[in-house]
Amino acid sequence: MGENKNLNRTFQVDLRGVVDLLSHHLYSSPRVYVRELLQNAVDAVTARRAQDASAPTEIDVAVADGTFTITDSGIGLTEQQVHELLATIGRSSKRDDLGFARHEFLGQFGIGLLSAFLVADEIRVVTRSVAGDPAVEWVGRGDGTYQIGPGSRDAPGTTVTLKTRAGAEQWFEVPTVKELAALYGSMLPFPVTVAGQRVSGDGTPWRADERPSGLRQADLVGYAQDTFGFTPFDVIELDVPEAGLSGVAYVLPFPANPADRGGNRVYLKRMLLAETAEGLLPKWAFFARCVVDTAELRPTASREALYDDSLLDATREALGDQLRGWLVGLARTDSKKLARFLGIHHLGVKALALHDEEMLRLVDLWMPVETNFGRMTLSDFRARYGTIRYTATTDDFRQLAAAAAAQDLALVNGGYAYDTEIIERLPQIDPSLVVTRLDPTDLATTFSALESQEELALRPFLAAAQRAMDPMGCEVVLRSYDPTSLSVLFLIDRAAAFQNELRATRERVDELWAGVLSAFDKPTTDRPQLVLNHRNPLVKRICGLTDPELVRLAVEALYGQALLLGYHPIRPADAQLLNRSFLGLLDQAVPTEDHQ
Ligand SMILES: Nc1ncnc2c1ncn2[C@@H]1O[C@H](COP(=O)(O)OP(=O)(O)OP(=O)(O)O)[C@@H](O)[C@H]1O
Repeated sequence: MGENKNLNRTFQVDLRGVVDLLSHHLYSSPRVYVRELLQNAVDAVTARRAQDASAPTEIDVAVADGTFTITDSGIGLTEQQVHELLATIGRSSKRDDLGFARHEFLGQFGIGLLSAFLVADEIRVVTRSVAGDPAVEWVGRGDGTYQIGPGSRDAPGTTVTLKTRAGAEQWFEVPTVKELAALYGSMLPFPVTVAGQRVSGDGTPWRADERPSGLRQADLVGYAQDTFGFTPFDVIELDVPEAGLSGVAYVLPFPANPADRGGNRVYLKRMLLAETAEGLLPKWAFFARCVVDTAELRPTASREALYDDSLLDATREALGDQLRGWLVGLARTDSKKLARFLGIHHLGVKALALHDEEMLRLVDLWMPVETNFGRMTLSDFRARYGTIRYTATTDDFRQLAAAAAAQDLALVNGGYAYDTEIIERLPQIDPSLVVTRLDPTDLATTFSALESQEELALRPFLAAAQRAMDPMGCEVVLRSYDPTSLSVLFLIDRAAAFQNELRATRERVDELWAGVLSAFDKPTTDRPQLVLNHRNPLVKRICGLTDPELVRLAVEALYGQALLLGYHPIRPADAQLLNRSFLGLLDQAVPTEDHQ
């Protein structure tokens, strides 16, 4: 009895539980049964061809009346192998003595056949080994039992037959099976037929052959049109020998959303792994969609994604280099095409330039930016004006462009996506380069003050104007600057802008929040400035006003105009003030009845 206690026992496997696990947690759809059976047939043919290079390579699929049959002229199995391989879950003939997947085969895990139970209750296999043993028939059932007996078959090879389970009929329709076999197997090296129609055997569309290169290129474009539904902007051939990878990257002819990971079409040893596999290209390469075949990258157990390992990392890097090489080559040889590419994919390229010096150079040389002297590339800009002066927002740019131009100050609008970051990175490629951010208040320091005599004379006006603006929390300044057509500027630096917004919010929220917000309210010396241009004829006339009420109305109107010109937010208090000043000025302008 004591001996019995230590007896080695064998695990019992509840097949129904395993099938349930596969169907609900491993495979995304029952359709994978076509792939798994096709894959077994291909592996069997491959194994036979390894022994006899002249062996037939037929793989035929037939579907009729709810029955699916796949026949191969492969290596077949002896009775002993049937027990060992078909009836033992997790056992595979496709691993070497150390348990590693063998290079020439698609399968490796020893579970693929079970996927047939996703659509059928019974798997019938008739097989005859090339070893010459008699044919065997094996019937495996979803409840975990199987039967084995003599089979009838003359030539070596295997036939697997499935009868549809109630509810799975859709997976046994001829068009569906044909579509699935073509989807997974179109690039297989052997001819596969479904209902007598060939769905594979032509290899990869990018294989090197004797055809003239133009024809090959046209075929590759045709493949993109058929498979992805677009005519590519360009076609880049890919080759990563370490991963046994070859293929093509299609440059999208339309802008792609950087956040949208379209995924790439990946074949593993010529069998489709996924139409939208992730992780193959670097994140920045969203302007390209690839189709590749790889012999070395590994699948996850579901065979629906790439296994994330160091080889995948290295492959991603190598593919990134090849895409980058294409871009840099374009810059050297075809600047018009590059300009068109940048027109479509500027966002992607700019995102790339933040991490990659070569891309940064490309952006510097080729990407036009908005400046107050017209559109030009950053490299042209610095060749002409030296220092790169830029605004961080488009609003700042709009506010300052004209005034800066009038003072010969060249200014780049850094407000578009990534532009500010790119400009700030430029010294990395040219250490002598100076980049400075222009804040609106910096501009005021370049304006000339009035002559002291004149200033003295205008003090009463300035004091009245300041009183009018005190409730708005802004400081009135009188300067002379160009262009003379510009009457007024509202200048606000970043700290003051924040404080202003804080105050505006506090006016709108309830007491509790107002208390919380006031904790952030630091007294700031940098009040926004309302800078009147004394060179402007209208402002000059306003400076001559003596009636304090009229001064107030005019200054309020200038303040409102400055806010609108500079795209500043209009707070409720501003709107009220604008209204009051407009009506006040109207009242002054329209004669009253008494005077008529
Ligand atoms: N058509 C076939 N001809 C010859 N042998 C086959 C055939 N189908 C299956 N086998 C044998 O049965 C074994 C188990 O097949 P199964 O599909 O479960 O796993 P696998 O192909 O080895 O690996 P994977 O789970 O990765 O597909 C195979 O390793 C192979 O030896």
